[in-house]
Formats: sequence, structure tokens, C-alpha cells
Amino acid sequence: MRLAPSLLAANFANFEKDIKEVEKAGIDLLHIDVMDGHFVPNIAMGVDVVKAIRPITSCELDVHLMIEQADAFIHDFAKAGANMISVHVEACSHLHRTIQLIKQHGVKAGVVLNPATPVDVLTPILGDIDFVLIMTVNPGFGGQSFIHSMVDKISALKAMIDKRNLSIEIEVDGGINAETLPLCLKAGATLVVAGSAIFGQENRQKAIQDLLEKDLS
Ligand SMILES: O=C(CO)[C@@H](O)[C@H](O)COP(=O)(O)O
Repeated sequence: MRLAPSLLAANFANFEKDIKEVEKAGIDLLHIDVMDGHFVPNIAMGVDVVKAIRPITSCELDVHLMIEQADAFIHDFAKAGANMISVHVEACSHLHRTIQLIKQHGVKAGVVLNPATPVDVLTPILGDIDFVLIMTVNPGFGGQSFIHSMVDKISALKAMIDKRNLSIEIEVDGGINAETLPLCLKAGATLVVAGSAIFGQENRQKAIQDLLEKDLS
């Protein structure tokens, strides 16, 4: 399992301090939520934030685009330093083209499913992507409760991937904590995003250790 703290829950006035703190605890992947106020009812982080973070960390940057018209921004996010870019099935009218565009930039391509979107929609493009992000809350805000019915969805996706013998990672995001994380791991998730369960805690290093330990139990 690889744990990616979500910067949405970090201190926007001092990303550098928060990033250094999680790096010290062994983190090598950061999750960055980009929101446009159209696809989701919130606005957060853009290309300049990724550009500003890139030189202050050696972590890989996992950029989750919760935006319409993603194609217009892929080049800029790749150039700003994104290592992984994911786009929503629900927001892309030409998903195959968008995935190709991400890959042309040498960035890992991921597809995100909202809680109400079934995994079957991935059948035609599963062989083209590096990872799938299963939203375990409705996107737009941190601090929401995990939707338990998503565990079966993770298992269904894992079965689809195994049946076709593909090596695609399953990422989960939303309401992840010490109780919900083991359910996701058991169902097949290997990339795990956590916001409040890390940055919302007094002792972030302990919070990270506690979550990472769930991988061994
Ligand atoms: O994409 C999102 C929200 O839309 C997430 O990345 C949140 O930032 C997760 O926050 P927690 O649920 O872990 O607090």
C-alpha cells in the first residue's frame, strides 16, 4: 500500500511545513485536489499550486482533476510537475482521448469514478490506464464519511482487473481512517488517499504510522 496525504486538509498558508512533516514520516506521494466550482461545488488549487509545490518536495504528485474541460489543462499540469493525473469519467466527453493526452505527456493516467458510477463503464478503456480512483465520498470536500457500499465496488473492480491480467492500481479517496482503510485494502486498494486522518491530527507522524500499520495487520 502507498499512502498519499491529501493537501486539501493541509494548512493552505504553509504547505511547505506540512509537506516536510509528512515526508519525515516516510511519505513519497502527495494528493492534490483540483476543483473548478462547476463539476464539483467547490474551488481548490490550480496549476500554480502544483508549480509551487514541485521544487519543495521529492514526493510524487498525484493530481486529481475535479474539473470540466480537463484536456485544456493536462499540458500545464504535466509541465508543472504532476507525476499522476486522474480525470473523472463523469466530466470527460472524450475519455479515451483525454487518457492518451495524459500519457503523451509521460504522466501516469488515472480515471476517477464518483460513488454512483458503476465500474462497468471502464471496460473499454481498462487496458489504457495506469490506475483507477474509486471515490469513497462524493467529491468536493474533505472530512466526509466513508460510503461503505464502495467496498463491494472496489472488489468488483479488482475482479475485472485480475480477470484481464492487467496491472492497474486501485486508489481510494474520501473518509479514509484507521477503521475504513483495512476494508479498502482487503477489497484490493493499493493507493490510499487520506486528508483529515493525517492533516487533521495533532501528531501527523503518528497518524501516518497508524495508517501504514494497517497494511501489515
Ligand atoms: O477528493 C477529495 C474530496 O473531494 C479528497 O481528496 C479529500 O481531500 C479527502 O479528504 P478526507 O475525506 O480524507 O478528509
